[in-house]
Amino acid sequence: MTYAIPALDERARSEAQERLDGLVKPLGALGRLEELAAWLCAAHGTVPPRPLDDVRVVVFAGDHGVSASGAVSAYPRELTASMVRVFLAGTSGVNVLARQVGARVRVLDVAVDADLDDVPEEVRAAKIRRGSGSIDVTDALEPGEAARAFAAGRRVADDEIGSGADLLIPGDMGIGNTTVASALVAAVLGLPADDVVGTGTGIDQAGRARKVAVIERARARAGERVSDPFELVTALGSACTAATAGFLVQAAVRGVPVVLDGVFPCAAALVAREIAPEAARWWLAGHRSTEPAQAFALKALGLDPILDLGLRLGEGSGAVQAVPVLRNARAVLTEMGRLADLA
Ligand SMILES: Cc1cc2ncn([C@H]3O[C@H](COP(=O)(O)O)[C@@H](O)[C@H]3O)c2cc1C
Ligand SMILES: O=C(O)c1cccnc1
Repeated sequence: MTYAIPALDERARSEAQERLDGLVKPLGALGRLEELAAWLCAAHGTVPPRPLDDVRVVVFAGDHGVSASGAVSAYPRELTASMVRVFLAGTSGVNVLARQVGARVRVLDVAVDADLDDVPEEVRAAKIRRGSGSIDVTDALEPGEAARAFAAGRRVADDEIGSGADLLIPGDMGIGNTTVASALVAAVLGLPADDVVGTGTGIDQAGRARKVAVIERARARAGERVSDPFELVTALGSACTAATAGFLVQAAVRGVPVVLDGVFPCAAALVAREIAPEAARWWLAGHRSTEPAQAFALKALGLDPILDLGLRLGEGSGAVQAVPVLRNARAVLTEMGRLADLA
């Protein structure tokens, strides 16, 4: 399957750069804001770019088999299901931060290991399964599930864009998911597990060593299958990985910018790029997380994070905080005066 991904408009990018060069400031003095303003023009194909009024965060929630032992996370597996209710109540970290920038948050139960009968049907509509297999001992997914989850993620992007979203942010919720994200980054980039693994929710050094061992066993088990992205997700990923990757690819197909968040969406982005290499042109990096795997993923994607706040939460919490910076980039390009007009 190939995906028709629009190119960015390089003429709009250079027109934007010319305009930036003529604003009432020393050449290049707005640094990264200038690059972001020109990027937005290239993405929108117009100078100035359109406002970013309708920003949507979609939190993909699911459990990962590796968390069942309680050995790879500082927190219990049951928190994934509890957090779905917190997102719905509007009191999670990302809910609070999203409100600050007027972004909406939608949570989806893709693979939570519970029957969330009390939550609205639309939250469960994309459910693939309860939990994913523990990658050190078995495949994460059954055959066909990665493709189904990927298609579900694409539909979610279509829904959001169809109802007016002009910027998308993938969020994640799943105890144990930093182990899975690290496994994917290590496999795609051919790096030793010990280089990419971090401390996630705050696990100690013995816990970190267990994460490394889980990933080494998982990779030995998966062998050469990792060279095919759907096989990779089936063996080492999860339903949330596939759904997030589908969401990222479809945003690109529709020509809608995405701001990536922490380690899990960045690992999914690496997988998505294996599926649709041109999709990456539609993605920006919102922030640098403390997880080494995220830094490796961003480097491989050629992305420089907008913010570096030492965050290690996930949920989309770093990416939403980059939204005001993007709006500022647009504002200076749109509203500043021109040197040529000085009296
Ligand atoms: C209350 C709570 C809220 C969260 N929100 C995001 N995460 C983040 O932490 C988890 C990944 O870290 P690890 O691999 O160490 O389990 C994911 O759920 C991620 O979304 C949370 C974790 C907790 C405990
Ligand atoms: O950087 C992240 O995205 C992250 C780090 C720790 C736990 N959850 C997410």
